[in-house]
Amino acid sequence: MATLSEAYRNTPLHPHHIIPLDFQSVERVPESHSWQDDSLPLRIQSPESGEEASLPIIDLGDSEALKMVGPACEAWGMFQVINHGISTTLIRDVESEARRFFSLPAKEKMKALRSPGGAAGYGVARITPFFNKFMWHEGFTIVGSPMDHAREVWPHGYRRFCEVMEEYQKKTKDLSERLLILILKSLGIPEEHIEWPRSAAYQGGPAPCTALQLNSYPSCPDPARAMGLAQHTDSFLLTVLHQVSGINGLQVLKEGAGWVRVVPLEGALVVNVGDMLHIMSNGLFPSVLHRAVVDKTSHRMSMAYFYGPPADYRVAPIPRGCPSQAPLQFRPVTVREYIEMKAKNLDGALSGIRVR
Ligand SMILES: C=C1C[C@]23C[C@@]1(O)CC[C@H]2[C@@]12CCC[C@@](C)(C(=O)O1)[C@H]2[C@@H]3C(=O)O
Ligand SMILES: O=C(O)CCC(=O)C(=O)O
Ligand SMILES: [Fe+2]
Repeated sequence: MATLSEAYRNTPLHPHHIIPLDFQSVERVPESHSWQDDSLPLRIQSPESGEEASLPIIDLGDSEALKMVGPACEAWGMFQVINHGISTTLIRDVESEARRFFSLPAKEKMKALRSPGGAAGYGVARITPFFNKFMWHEGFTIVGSPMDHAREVWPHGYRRFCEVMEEYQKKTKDLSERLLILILKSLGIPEEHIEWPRSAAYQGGPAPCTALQLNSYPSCPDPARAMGLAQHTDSFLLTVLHQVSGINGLQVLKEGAGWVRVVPLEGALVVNVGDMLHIMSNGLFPSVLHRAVVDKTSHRMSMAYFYGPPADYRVAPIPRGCPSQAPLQFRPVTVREYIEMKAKNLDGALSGIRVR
């Protein structure tokens, strides 16, 4: 049976030959990166101040958190969490190690280039082949330990990078499992019926699929013509995202409001619903389209942790035993099969498994 990384390899989604632009050496936005002629409305539609809708903020230390999570997932497919238990020091360390990597000359970063068929390493965003322009973005994907790539880059200085990234993944995995349990409870699934992710978290069950993606959006001479990360939904169950403070960039598409800015809130993490939670909630919690725009003077970074079920897990709408429950909208699909479908058809994967 194909492994998850083979599922990726057998798809057209392997732009390993496409290397990020050397952003440090360009003075203007090249034609290849100019989204000007594209039909996408690049700029935000919300007002600069005043009426702009804003993402729900959930305090995980508050006993009301459970009550707030369902409505936030339903209305936004995204929310911010505070009191999440991940220390500011660890987050600062992740930022500074990511900055240490992205500030290297292009030639040095290339030593960590994603290999053909590999999921991890330095490169352009995986969604790149679905758009006819390139993004103002470079990424470093970490699956487990980043040791092999980090050692190529810093033969004598890789340890700190690895320690920090591994520690952050551990803490974010625990947080993702806590969040998922909360979300499943909010769907009305009694705690004792939640076998997974509990079994994964506590009983050494099959490992969940996870990845940490370090995103870098260099400052851009003409941000109105460039796109940081084009609109997409995340594939797994949920994503926990940290955006460095003080620099706007993330936007979410909200029905009736257009693109809404997700202003970084000091100490908060952004959580977003991925396609697999969309399926499990039978469409009640939508995986939302989001994107990142770039800034003229600031180099922006974000760190996205993707959390999904084990590769062989069959993702399906969870019957909630409620007589008025809507008919099930999706057929079951394994994680591996879904990733394969999405890699071939970015926008059509969900509709591909829709049964009504
Ligand atoms: C685990 C993963 C989710 C991701 C594909 C990947 O293998 C590693 C990178 C992730 C990312 C980050 C940018 C947006 C995104 C859609 C992409 O192209 O690569 C996500 C992928 C995803 O959620 O499918
Ligand atoms: O940089 C951001 O704020 C968004 C990143 C993102 O959407 C992703 O990595 O999937
Ligand atoms: Fe995303």
